[in-house]
Order: sequence, then structure tokens, then C-alpha cells
Amino acid sequence: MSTSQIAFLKGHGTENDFVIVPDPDNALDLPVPVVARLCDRRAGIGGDGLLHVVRSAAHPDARDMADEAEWFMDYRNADGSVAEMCGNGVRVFARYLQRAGFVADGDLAVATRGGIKRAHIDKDGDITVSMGRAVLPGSGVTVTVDGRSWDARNVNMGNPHAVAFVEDLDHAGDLFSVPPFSPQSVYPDGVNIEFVADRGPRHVAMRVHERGSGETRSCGTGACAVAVAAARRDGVDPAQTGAPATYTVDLPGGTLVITEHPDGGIDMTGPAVIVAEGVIDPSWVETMIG
Ligand SMILES: N[C@@H](CCC[C@H](N)C(=O)O)C(=O)O
Repeated sequence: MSTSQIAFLKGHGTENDFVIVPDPDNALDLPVPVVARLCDRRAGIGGDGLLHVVRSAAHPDARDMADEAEWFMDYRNADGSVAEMCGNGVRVFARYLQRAGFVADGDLAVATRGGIKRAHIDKDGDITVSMGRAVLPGSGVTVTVDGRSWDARNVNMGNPHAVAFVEDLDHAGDLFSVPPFSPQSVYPDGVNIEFVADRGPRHVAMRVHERGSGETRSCGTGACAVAVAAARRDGVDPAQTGAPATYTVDLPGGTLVITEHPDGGIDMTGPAVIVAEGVIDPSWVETMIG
């Protein structure tokens, strides 16, 4: 990482919070320990993840998307690991670009490791992201927390999820102290785990334990996985009925509205807020990289 002044912002989407590091030319090296320290809530700035904002043409993982999407969301989890996609992250990323004057209100394409995602930005309102289709591999999985196990649905939203329906969200126990377990063979690269309880017709509540971040107050890809799993459990499949299905998903940090369309495409709508901006102390970075 260059040790000249490095700007950052802090933002969140339904309280899934991110350190945002604008770096259009991809000039910064962000090794795992530096990302982990920036996301550290006591020794760093603090966040569930980091959004490295880079022009697609300047990043090897996004160059082939540059014609369609000028900006690449280089997403990292709080432990510094790379993830394919972050739904709340795309909304906050779009809000940053709008606020910085890089894009106007309206429609925007964002390159991610999970492909190009299209966002629609209302000036001061919510942001809708077209998240693509869910893949539901047939295999059932088991989620175990603190000695208790639940059958779960395997759902891939570009990143892996295991969705378990529970009677009471408190049954998930203290996810902070006892990370949920799922079979390694099904998820060799780890998994995000959602616990879901019914709240009403097409209305659910969830808690999530995120790969690379622990329990967070919201997860956009997780909410999409939950909505699709709940729909199939309810016997609802827009591909069969030809009608879109909308589920309201309550999370500890807010509410997301998820619509699955007959072509399988999933839209996620929710807020995105920038709360602060500042400069990272270059001498602090030097102590990390020696
Ligand atoms: N919070 C995100 C998901 C972030 C990535 C995830 N932890 C993973 O490793 O797959 C969201 O809003 O989707």
C-alpha cells in the first residue's frame, strides 16, 4: 500500500457497514492484513467489509467487463478475504459513485467478481440492484450451531448460502461465540448461513452469519437467497406462474424487499447511506506493512 494520504469513507446498507476506499487507478496494494486491520472495530476504522472502488479497466479481475461497466467493486470481507458478491455493498458502492459525482441518478452498471450488476439510483431514496438468478443445487445441507442441527437449503447468489428455517431466531443461539458449521464438502470455500423465521404471508425475518465477517446486521445476497428459499418452500415459483413474487425480509439492521421475476432475475431494494469521510493516517499504515 502506498503510504501517501489515503482517503476513505464509511457507509452502510441496512447496517451492513463498509470501509470505502476510492482508488480509481488501482494504485493501492491492499493485502489481507491491511484490509483486516482497516475493518477492525477497535484497532481500525471498522466494518463488515471493504469496498475498493476501482475503474474496471484498471483491475485485472474486471478488465473484460470494462466496456459495459466503468466501475469495479473489488469486495473484501472483514478478515481480508475476497468474495464474489455483496448485495448491500453494490448499493453503497452506487451511492458513493453518485455522491462523488462519478455517476448521475438513474441506471448504473457495476462490475463485480460475480458478474455485472445493474443498479437503479433514486436521488435520495432507495437503490434497487438486479442481482441475477439464484442457483439452487439439489443437495440439502445441515447447519449446526452449539450442538443443534437444522436442515438447510443450498442457494448460490454468486456467493454461497445455506438457508435454515427455524421457529424462533433466538434458536440460532449466540452466533458470535459459536460460528455455525456446515459440511466442507458442499462448501469448500466456506458459506454464508441464514436463519429464517416467518413473520406473515411473504414476510420473513432472518439472522446471518457471514463467511469472512461473522454475524452481521444485514446481508443483501443472503436476503435474496432467503426470499427464493422461502418462495420454493411456499410452493411459489415465478417461472411456473409467470407472475413476479415479492418477499419482505426483515434483518436486524433494516428491511429489504426482494422480487423474483418469471425469467428468474431477482431485484433487491433497500437504502444506502454514506456516513463519514476522512483520511487514513499514513504512519499507521506503515506500522502494518513494516
Ligand atoms: N454482506 C454481503 C455479502 C458479503 C460477502 C460474503 N460475506 C461472502 O463471503 O460471500 C451482502 O450484502 O451480500
